[in-house]
Amino acid sequence: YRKLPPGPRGVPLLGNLLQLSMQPWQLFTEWKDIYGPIISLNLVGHTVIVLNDHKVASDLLDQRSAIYSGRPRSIVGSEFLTGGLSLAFLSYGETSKRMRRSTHEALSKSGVKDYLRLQSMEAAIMTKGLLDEPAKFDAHLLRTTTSITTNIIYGADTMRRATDPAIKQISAFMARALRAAQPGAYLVELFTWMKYMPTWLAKWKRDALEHYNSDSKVFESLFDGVAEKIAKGDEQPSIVASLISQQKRHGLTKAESSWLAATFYGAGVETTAGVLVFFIQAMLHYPHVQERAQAELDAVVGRSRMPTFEDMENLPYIRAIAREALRWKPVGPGGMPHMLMEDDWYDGYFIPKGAIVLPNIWAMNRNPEVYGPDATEFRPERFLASSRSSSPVDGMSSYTYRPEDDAILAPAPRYTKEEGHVTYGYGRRICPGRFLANNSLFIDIACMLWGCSFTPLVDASGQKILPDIKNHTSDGIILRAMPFECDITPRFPEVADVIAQTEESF
Ligand code: HEM
Repeated sequence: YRKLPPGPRGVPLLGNLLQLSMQPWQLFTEWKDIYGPIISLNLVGHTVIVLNDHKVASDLLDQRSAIYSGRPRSIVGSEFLTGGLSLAFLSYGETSKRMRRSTHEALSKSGVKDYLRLQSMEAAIMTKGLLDEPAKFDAHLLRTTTSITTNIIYGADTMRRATDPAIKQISAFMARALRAAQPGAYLVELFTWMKYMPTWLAKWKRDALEHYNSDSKVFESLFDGVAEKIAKGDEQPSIVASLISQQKRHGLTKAESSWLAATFYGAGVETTAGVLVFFIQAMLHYPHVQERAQAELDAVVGRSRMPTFEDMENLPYIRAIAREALRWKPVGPGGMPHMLMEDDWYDGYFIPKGAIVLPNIWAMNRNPEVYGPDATEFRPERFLASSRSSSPVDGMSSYTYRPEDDAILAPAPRYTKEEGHVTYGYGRRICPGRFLANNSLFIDIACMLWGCSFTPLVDASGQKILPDIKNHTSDGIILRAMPFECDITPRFPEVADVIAQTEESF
């Protein structure tokens, strides 16, 4: 008897489709209390399995990764818009394997060391930008992650300005692809015969194919730019340079390599910037965290220079803040969908081949059984091995840095790999950019806290105006903070001079 995991009743034909909202992970988290750690849904005849628990998600998506690493078919997103060339949307197979192999080399833990200097430089420029134009902090965060990602992918100087038309093109590509990835965005995903409609009748198909052609041109010309530099012998370290040097070994075609590079860009920019926005929200709501971090920075780095990657080992609290920001507000709370490639059984339940499997990152990252009763609070101390489990209370200025307390990070909770959260996903589809992202988050957070005080604005009656951290916006995949304002001021008088010296040293 093939018993599917439990789940809510749906209606005939559409199943549970009408119950889903733009932020389905909230609903899935409520359903966890009713139906348990593994839930099945029916979306117009397709089985969707939601994993609400660390152990179940790890048992299936990590341990049985060989069969759980497909991606659901996405006709518009994968087949038309990206011509079957975007790794993030490709199902598990020969092309995705070749792409992952070269990705792994270009973005490995040791490979990303090539980019530390660039990341430090961008962090200094960003800190200056925040202090110069605090009202536009979100634009500065996005400019920084855009600039760093393009420079790392295509080599420094490729795109100097965030207004470069190629950047707009890649961002628009990613927005379209994300929109297309939302369940229900296009009818053709449910009624697949529509794929064969002639283009004169199906505007969606005509548009998607046109976008694919014009995007391909841009991505290939960026790629050619790097190839030309290599031919002239004046290339800088970049991911594309590394893809080109491995091209023969990995057997990627030019079209595949250039789309892979553009996918890195699309996957890396808004995610990293989004985490930094949530980090600033946390600093406004949890001023004692800011205070403790700044005490650590003063003790380890001092005020006469900016933090560097060499300080990383001695700044465990900063590293804990980066982890906590990723855990607290996972930018992809509903997880990227995996697809099961063979029939499977788990815990007495049957999971059919072709099922879409969604890890509910939101529920897992906030599970009180794993993170304690304060799982919804921003508390970086949860990642420290120190005996002092909490920072001074809001408003107290009595925190004194004690290196012996702050020395090391605690081992990550079980089933969270080495990260301490599951925000980077699972198994053979785990985010290959996580080492690069972790480095960016570390140096950006360290430099921001070193140079800036983040404080809430106050209203006419002297009340703090705190950002809304209960609600979010989302396009169905990426979680975004509600817009908010804040004050960003230099933490001490020498900040501007030290930043200027740092910039000069690059
Ligand atoms: C804080 C920043 C980031 C977060 C939270 C994040 C998160 C994720 C997640 C959840 C996935 C899907 C994993 C799964 O299917 O289980 C993913 C995939 C991916 N990420 Fe990231 N990512 C970040 C930054 C980056 C960066 C900087 C890059 C590249 C430079 C990158 C490149 C990719 C690629 C290429 C994929 C697709 C992998 C595949 O489908 O096999 N990401 N990311």
